[in-house]
Amino acid sequence: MQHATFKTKSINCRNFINGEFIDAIDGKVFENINPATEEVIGWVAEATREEVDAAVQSAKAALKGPWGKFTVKERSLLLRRIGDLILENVEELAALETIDTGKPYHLAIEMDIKRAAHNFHFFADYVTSLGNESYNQDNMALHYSVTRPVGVVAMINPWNLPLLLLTWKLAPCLAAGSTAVMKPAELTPMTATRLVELCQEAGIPDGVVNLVHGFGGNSAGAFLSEHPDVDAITFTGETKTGTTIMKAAAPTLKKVSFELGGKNPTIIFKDSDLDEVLATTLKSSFTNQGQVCLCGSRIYVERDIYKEFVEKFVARTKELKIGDPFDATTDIGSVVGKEHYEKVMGYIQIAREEGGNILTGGGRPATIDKGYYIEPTIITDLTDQDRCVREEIFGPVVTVLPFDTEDDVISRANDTNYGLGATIWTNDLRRAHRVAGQIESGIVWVNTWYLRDLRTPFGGMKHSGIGREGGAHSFEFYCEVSNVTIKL
Ligand SMILES: NC(=O)c1ccc[n+]([C@@H]2O[C@H](COP(=O)([O-])OP(=O)(O)OC[C@H]3O[C@@H](n4cnc5c(N)ncnc54)[C@H](O)[C@@H]3O)[C@@H](O)[C@H]2O)c1
Ligand SMILES: O=C/C=C/C=C(\O)C(=O)O
Repeated sequence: MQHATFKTKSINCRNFINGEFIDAIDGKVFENINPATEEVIGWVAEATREEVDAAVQSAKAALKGPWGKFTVKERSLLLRRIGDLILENVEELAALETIDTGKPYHLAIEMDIKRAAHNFHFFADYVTSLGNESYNQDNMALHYSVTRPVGVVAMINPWNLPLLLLTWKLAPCLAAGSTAVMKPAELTPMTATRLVELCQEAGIPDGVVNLVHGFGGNSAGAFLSEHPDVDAITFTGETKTGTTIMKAAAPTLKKVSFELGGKNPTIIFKDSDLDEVLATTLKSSFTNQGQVCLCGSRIYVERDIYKEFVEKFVARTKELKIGDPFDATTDIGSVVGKEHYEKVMGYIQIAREEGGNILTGGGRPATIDKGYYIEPTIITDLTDQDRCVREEIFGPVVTVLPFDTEDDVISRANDTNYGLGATIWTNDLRRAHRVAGQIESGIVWVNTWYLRDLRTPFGGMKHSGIGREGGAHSFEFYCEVSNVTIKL
């Protein structure tokens, strides 16, 4: 596999402002670490407040430059080219993503990088299909809508699906004619850095896409959130971070799009196909080491099949291979870093203290002494009030609980401040529709998991988010709409 040439590749990450990479001011850099080996792989320039301001001013100026005169067709062609360039560099980008995150390389290829290209290709097509509303009011007046770019968009991104989620924001932003200042998570700077090079190669005008590295509070994240010339903020990350960003953005009344945390229920009725359930539930529990906001970490199983499910689920989980992310047979890589490793291990200890029964996993693999690896862990015998059933752990840790009735499980599934995703397993068509309509989540899958159509509304309710991404929903955020009325 090509990745052998990229396996040891790493890139020092600089800020990209107004079409050029700039060196760190006063040598203000921080280390980038490979979580699977604990090795320092390079440095990252931390943007100063002045550099964040320069990036925002560049993005603002670009709106009035050549970019502001691009037609929809020209923007569409540019997006398609960027998507093509991502595919042409898929192995290098996947290697960088693997080195930054510890996820298996084959997962980075299929889940992260190919999807990043699809994000650009999808919006390259979708933007050309957009029309405008118009109404003839009793032959007295003609109304029609006019859209314009929302302006300068700050993109503050998480570390779990770095390029997937960054391009999920950047592609529609550019399709809409807006401009961007991107801030990747401090733990995963490399693919964002490589992306701006590809944008340059595709011919994007200077200032349209800018990149500032750094942290949250008192760093690039906060500087962007409070900047008066940022018109909109799209943020994906923890719920508590979302509230901080919202407070910072409030004084200048910025438009916000938030994709936040989740504690997603997987509900398994006894009439479901158990083999199909097990195959998919392994994925919805442990994909990307459980570091996917949509992972179903609360598994409710109808009591009649609870024992059989648990036995088979544990057996299959024990077969998952933990190890070198670049090994093609690896199922579970390392989690993203030391701090997150300690957070997840802390929750496993809490589960023990809450009286949980750890049926498999529960620690680091005995055979691996380097890297932030955690065994896929299944916990039973907890109650709905226990912290490991209520709080987002965001690691390879799931709790399994029995339920007796449909009303009981719906009530328990909804008993949370989160409302992001849910998966329901049943072959009863009426029950599938009935239960799906009562689950308080923005995304409900029936007999599947993480099956995505980018035209659909994507996002969470309650403390899992504000707004939706996908298809026309993305343009509602990255555009402003005016209604023009002509008296006839
Ligand atoms: N709903 C979704 O679609 C979705 C997708 C992926 C991840 N997530 C959530 O993200 C979390 C994991 O990602 P994470 O640990 O990177 O989240 P995080 O909130 O710690 O950080 C996300 C980003 O916010 C920045 N940030 C942190 N504090 C900030 C502040 N005060 N002001 C401005 N920016 C700040 C960080 O530097 C990073 O770039 C989990 O809760 C997961 O559920 C949600
Ligand atoms: O970790 C969260 C995953 C988010 C996925 C998407 O936003 C998507 O598939 O569009």
